[in-house]
Amino acid sequence: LKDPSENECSLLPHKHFWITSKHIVTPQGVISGAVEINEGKIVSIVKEEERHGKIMGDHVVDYADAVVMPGLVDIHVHLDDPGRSEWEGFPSGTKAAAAGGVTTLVDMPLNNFPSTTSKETLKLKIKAAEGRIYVDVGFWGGLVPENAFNASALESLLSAGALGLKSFMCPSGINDFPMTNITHIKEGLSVLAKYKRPLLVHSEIQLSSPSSLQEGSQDDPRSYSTYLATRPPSWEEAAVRELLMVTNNTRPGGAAEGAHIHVAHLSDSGSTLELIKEAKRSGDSVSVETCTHYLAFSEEDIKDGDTRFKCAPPIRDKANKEKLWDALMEGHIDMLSSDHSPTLPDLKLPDSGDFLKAWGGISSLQFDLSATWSHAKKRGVTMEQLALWWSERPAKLAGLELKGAIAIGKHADIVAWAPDEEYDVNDKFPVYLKHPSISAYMGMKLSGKVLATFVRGQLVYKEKHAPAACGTPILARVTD
Ligand SMILES: NC(=O)NC(NC(N)=O)C(=O)[O-]
Ligand SMILES: [Zn+2]
Ligand SMILES: [Zn+2]
Repeated sequence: LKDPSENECSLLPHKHFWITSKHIVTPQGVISGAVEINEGKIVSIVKEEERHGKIMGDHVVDYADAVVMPGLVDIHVHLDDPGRSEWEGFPSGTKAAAAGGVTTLVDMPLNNFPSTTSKETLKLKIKAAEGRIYVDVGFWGGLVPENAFNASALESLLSAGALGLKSFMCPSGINDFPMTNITHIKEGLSVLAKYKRPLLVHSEIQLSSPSSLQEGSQDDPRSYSTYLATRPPSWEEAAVRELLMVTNNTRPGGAAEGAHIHVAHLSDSGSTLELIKEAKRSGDSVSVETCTHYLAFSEEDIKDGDTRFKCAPPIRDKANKEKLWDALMEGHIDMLSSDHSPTLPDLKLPDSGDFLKAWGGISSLQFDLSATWSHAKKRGVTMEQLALWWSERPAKLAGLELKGAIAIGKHADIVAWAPDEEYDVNDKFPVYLKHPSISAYMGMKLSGKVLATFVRGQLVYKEKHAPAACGTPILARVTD
């Protein structure tokens, strides 16, 4: 299983050390000072004015003007390992994550083979990850028609450590991961309620077969707008409307109290978002994520045949993008994720550039932080907001109590980065993803350079080097 190029993780020479910076992002605000780390955990946080003499003689890593922030927790990543590791794989994907400031990712249950829909297939995942990951990796299990009515199978999957479940309300693009209907979802929720873990839902329902997909259509398949017309916002709206008929059970005293629904990768900032806002107001246990690509790109930017940008739900127009930003800033969208879903470059059909036939999924994992920041900085986004969207809230959704913040007692999962440094993503820039050419950010200039990444106090990335595969599989613990 091992990549010959991989380095074993050996603990840092210093089990006890300090990280200092003028901009340390904590839940109480940005401070100038020092973070004390011992055996992988944060043991104290000291403000500059209080620290004189305190850390003398100890090992200190000083990041001066650079920002020291909690590592990103990317809860929506497809690493396709085992079974389709030629698409991405644990070593390449997690090395790219480390280089991008991501310290924990949660792997989706599909695109790998077999899909992660049982205790046995989760074990295969864990085995494939062990010793080969640069950052910590948790796993979502799959809710599919085959296991939805089998409560004991779902319980085994959750007891074996799946952090929650994921299901699709439309075809997933992968044969062994069929879509669920609302009855399956309801069954899944009743099991999840016992474990107090979330259900993540790809919320699109196929309403009709668009004209461009029909025999004899004259629409140009190389044009992005042809693809966009095949997945209108009404597909997202219909799915969320149906979902919300069962989420009212999650209210206090409801049949599925303790369960939680998370709407994956929202693209429609119109009526779908309004439905989610209304459900939150009425007390449903619902959250929603959007992805960097919906905030970075719009329909108008996508060139004919550039299928790197094909994903589902699709990237919509500029006005939609602006409204997504507003919803994020106003707190209606809870968090961000990459939905990194790469494939073999050939399956993106670079020769024909056919948007209707190419693989749907965007490759972006290494650029979570820089891509977000490149667009966020002109909107006055603060470091605290970035930490909330990319670390604190996703960690909470996944039940990762030791992750998501620079706070005493948490894992020392930390990214040091330079917000003002720009860089070009090109052939000369080290992209660790298995297929750099299909990355959505290839050829672009980004702001915000990652200088170093620590996972549980161990250095997993530093200036063009990914020194060691120090990640561990993270499994949910059964609490009662
Ligand atoms: N099979 C997939 O990876 N699908 C993914 N594809 C996208 N987003 O285009 C997804 O999460 O829906
Ligand atoms: Zn999806
Ligand atoms: Zn996905």
